[in-house]
Order: sequence, then structure tokens, then C-alpha cells
Amino acid sequence: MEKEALIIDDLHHKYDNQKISNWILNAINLKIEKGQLLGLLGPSGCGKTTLLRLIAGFEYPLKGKIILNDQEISNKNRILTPEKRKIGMVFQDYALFPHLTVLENAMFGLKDKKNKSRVNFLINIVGLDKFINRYPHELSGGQKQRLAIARALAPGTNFILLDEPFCSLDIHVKLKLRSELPNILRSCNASGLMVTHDPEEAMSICDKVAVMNEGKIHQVDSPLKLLENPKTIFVSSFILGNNILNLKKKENSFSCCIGEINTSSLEGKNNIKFISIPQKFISIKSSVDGDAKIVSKEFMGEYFMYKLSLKEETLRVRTNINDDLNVGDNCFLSIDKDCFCFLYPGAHKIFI
Ligand SMILES: Nc1ncnc2c1ncn2[C@@H]1O[C@H](COP(=O)(O)OP(=O)(O)OP(=O)(O)O)[C@@H](O)[C@H]1O
Repeated sequence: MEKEALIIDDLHHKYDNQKISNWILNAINLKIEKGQLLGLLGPSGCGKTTLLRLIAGFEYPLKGKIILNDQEISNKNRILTPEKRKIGMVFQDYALFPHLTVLENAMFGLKDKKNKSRVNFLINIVGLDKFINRYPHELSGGQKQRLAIARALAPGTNFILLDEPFCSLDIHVKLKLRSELPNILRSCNASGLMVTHDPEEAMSICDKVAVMNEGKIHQVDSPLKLLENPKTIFVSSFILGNNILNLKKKENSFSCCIGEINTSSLEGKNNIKFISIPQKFISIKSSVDGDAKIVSKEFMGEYFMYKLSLKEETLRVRTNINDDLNVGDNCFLSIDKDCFCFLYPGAHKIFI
């Protein structure tokens, strides 16, 4: 028996009516270990929902295969229809049956309606045991989503797909429910794949995160490894919000718009083109002579986030709330000492 719940192998997809030659999904390879939650993270239109639809069986790949619990369920010859896949689905709009009670909704997918023990177990786990006779319109948003999760797992399913499950919830409910999700899955030995476009959401609860853009997977790693080694410029900017700046080689040193980059670890490397600097490692000093200009400013509660222009490049910098500058102000920027940056291509981590 494999340790993986789901294996996606060289998956390619294009919609039939698609005139452009580009693949919507291009050579996707993914593995989800049993008991793990994988976050599928990427911007709008990158192909997340399409991949979910292929796993669920609503679409079939033009090339490649999908294996669930050691059984090949999809390839270009189709194989299994959605209802035979034993995959639970959780959507952002809950998709509950309005005319059924909590208990009836949770029991919906059960073949043997007499075998209520797993349903009762799940209703307890998601905290709805006091509400079994209520109808969906009598539940809060968070309770509805808890019910949708219980219903997805009730028929003995040990793999669920979650499509932006916390999107419609207010921030407090969202934070509570998302911290509960890994425990709910663990308590029923289930694995899952959760689609999100929110890096914080994926990084905070998933065992691993797959970062996707334009139909391709850029990196699959634990949240910590993504932070420590973002392998592509896209991962560095989209996931971590780092500043990506042009890098020029001058004899034996490198420089970007902020100044010289002091590193000896890259001697002999000529192909490095970009530096990725975390927002928090750039300092701002207000000065009328400054070569950088503040373009916009956002108050983020614990810090200010500034967008700045400097020598035709745009940067994002966060400062503590005592450094209160205004849009239009000039300033100097510097890279903090003892910080780390990444150089691309190659994802070289350097300490400054
Ligand atoms: N039925 C379809 N026919 C043709 N093209 C489609 C179809 N569904 C999606 N697409 C296209 O496929 C690409 C990927 O769409 P998909 O819905 O998978 O993206 P997504 O990452 O889930 O985006 P979002 O986060 O906005 O939901 C998009 O360019 C979209 O326009």
C-alpha cells in the first residue's frame, strides 16, 4: 500500500473549445500523503479549479493520470465517474440542501442510512450536535461550512477537495474554522486538497503548499521550506511578497536600485539577474534629497505598508508605525544589515 492518498502524474488539460495552444494545466505532478492537507495556491485563472474538477472527475485529462488510494481513477480514457470516486467536496457557498435538516444533510451520501455512527461522530467533531434538527437557513455561515465538511466526510470518504472553503466567512469565523480543519481531517484519518488564492491561509494550516501559476506548479514544499527557499521569482513575490529588483554585475560585485549588494558567495556567477528582498529588510529615511518617492501608503494595524518608486522600479516596504511618512515624500532606502535575500535564477540565499 502506498503512503500517498493522491498521486497526480504528468497531468495535462485544455478545454475543448480552447483555441489557444497553451495548456490550462501543463505537466502537473503532485503527491498528497495519507493524513496530509495540501494547499493549492495561485492567482486567479492559474488553473486551480480546473485541477480540482479533474480530480473530482468532472473533466478528463488529455494526458497523464490521477491515482487515488492506489487506484487509477483518471486518464485520457476516463475510467471512473465522479460518484464512484469516493471524494468529498466542500465549496465556498456550502451547497447544502435547504429542505433537509443538519442530520439529513450530513446523512445524504450514506448508502446505508441505518449506519449513523460515523455521522454522529462527525457532527460531534464539527460541534453541531446541538443543532441536528435545524435547517441550513437557521445556521450561521461557520456552522453551514462545518456541516458541509461533515457531509463531505460522512460516507466513509477519506479524501476531500475544498474549494476556497473560508471565502464567504467573516474574519473571526474564518480564523477559528481554518484552525480546526486539520484536526477534523486528522480525527477521521482523511487527507485533503484545499484551493486558495490567499498565501496566509495556505501557509498557516497546510502540511504542504503547491504554488501554481499559468497552469504550472512552481514549487511544492512545507510552508517553512517555501519561506526559506522560494525556488522561483514567482514564489518569492506572490507567496512571500518580496521585492524583485533588477540586479547588475559590476566587476566583482552586484548592485540593484537601492545600492551595492555585498556578497562574496556568488563569485564567478554571471547569469544572476534579479534580487528578491523581503519588505521588512528595507529601511526608509525621510529626506527632501531622497531618490525614492512614496506612491501609496496603507495602514495595516501593526505597521505601514508603503509603495515606492525608485529609478523606474517599484518597491513595497513595511515600517513600524512610528515612521509616519506621507504620499509624495522623498526618502532614501537602504537594505538592512544581517538580513537575507535571494538571487535568481538559481534561488541563491545570501546574507548581507
Ligand atoms: N469551461 C471552460 N471552458 C474554457 N475555458 C475555461 C473553462 N473553465 C475555465 N477556463 C479557463 O481556464 C483557465 C483556468 O481557470 P480556472 O477556473 O481553473 O482558474 P482558477 O485558478 O480556479 O481561477 P479563480 O481563482 O479565479 O477561480 C482560465 O483562463 C479560464 O478562463
